[in-house]
Amino acid sequence: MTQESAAEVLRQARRIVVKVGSSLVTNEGRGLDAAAIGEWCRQLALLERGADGQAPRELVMVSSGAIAEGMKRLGWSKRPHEVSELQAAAAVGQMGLAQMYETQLSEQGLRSAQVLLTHADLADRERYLNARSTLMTLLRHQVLPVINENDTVVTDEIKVGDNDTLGALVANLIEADLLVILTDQKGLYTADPRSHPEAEFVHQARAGDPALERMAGGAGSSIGKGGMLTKIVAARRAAGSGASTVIAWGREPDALLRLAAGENIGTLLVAPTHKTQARKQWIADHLQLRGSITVDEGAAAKLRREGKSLLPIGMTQVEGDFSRGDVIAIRDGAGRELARGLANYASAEARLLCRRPSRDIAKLLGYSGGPEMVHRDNLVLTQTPAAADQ
Ligand SMILES: Nc1ncnc2c1ncn2[C@@H]1O[C@H](COP(=O)(O)OP(=O)(O)O)[C@@H](O)[C@H]1O
Ligand SMILES: N[C@@H](CCC(=O)OP(=O)(O)O)C(=O)O
Repeated sequence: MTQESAAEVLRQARRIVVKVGSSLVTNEGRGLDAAAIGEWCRQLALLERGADGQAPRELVMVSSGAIAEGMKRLGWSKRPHEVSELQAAAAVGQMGLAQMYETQLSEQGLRSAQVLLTHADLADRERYLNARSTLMTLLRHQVLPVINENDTVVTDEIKVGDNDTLGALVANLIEADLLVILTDQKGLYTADPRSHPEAEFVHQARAGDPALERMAGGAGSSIGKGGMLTKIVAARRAAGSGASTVIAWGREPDALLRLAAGENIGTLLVAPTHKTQARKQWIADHLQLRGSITVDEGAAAKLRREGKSLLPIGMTQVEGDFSRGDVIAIRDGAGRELARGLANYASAEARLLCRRPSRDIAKLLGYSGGPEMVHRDNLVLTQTPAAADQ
């Protein structure tokens, strides 16, 4: 990829997840770094308003530091091994973390919200959709979510474990364009620069390239959790939903503003597939379909030939039991699958909507989740043109 298109990846990112590590947030464990956090918040506010001369961005912060800050507040100099002690430290530190972000963001005129997630929230389909809709709603109301793992209620077996991974899962959840991982190094080197001063800097690579994992080592300090490896794996995971990742030094002046302006100040790991393409691939590969919708000839032709959304007016029958957000099949009158897509309405609602114009949706259901049963961005044709002509 050329320098120019790298700049495009950064500049065109509209929805951005910014992850900051414990060592940065807590000044290597010395306590919450108000100046550093204030600096990121100032930049986030400019980006959120589009005050940098570009379109406004939607921003989500994933911040580590609860355990490190809790330890500091409790006067513990050594990280405990006992899970309950770690959980207690996280509970103490999270108070300080939330308070700090709330203060700093409101000073910049930004509203913020604390969101604590667990692995189960992201693994269970229903909770996943709930978390997604909460975050999307916060973004719609221009509230900046500040996310951490809910360390006080999770044990090792059911943990996401590190916030690089959590950042990637959040990027997947909200279909972000870019994951920015701010850390205590300029980015990825060919080996850990703490032990290999001769290591060379990697400016850019393809997210998911296995060679990167061989370069990355564990955490360089006792404060950080994952080290570089979890960041590289996180970039691969984020690329699954089409998000590119950039790893950069959190104390670089104007780091977020410069990145958003297209300046690659760190290591850019570019997602090989675009996010719409990634979502369509995921839909096409889905093994478990919860139900299907049969459509009339007119709707089938619109989907097949014009790439349009499926509207309720063209639906003749609804089979199965599905929820909003499930992958369903779309069939023609002969029962042949012609497409797959994400249902915008649950099966019971879809039955009420069959053959009705979209303007009646609010009247029929008491609310409207949009005029389409399946939006074209969430729809992928699975029937070959030859099969369609048979
Ligand atoms: N190839 C590498 N390039 C850069 N840093 C590396 C590499 N391998 C290991 N590291 C280490 O990873 C550390 C960053 O990870 P970590 O301490 O977990 O930070 P954070 O708290 O920001 O997540 C660096 O300080 C560095 O010592
Ligand atoms: N949830 C933990 C963060 C764990 C973690 O991944 O830390 P880091 O490697 O510094 O991003 C906390 O707030 O202490």
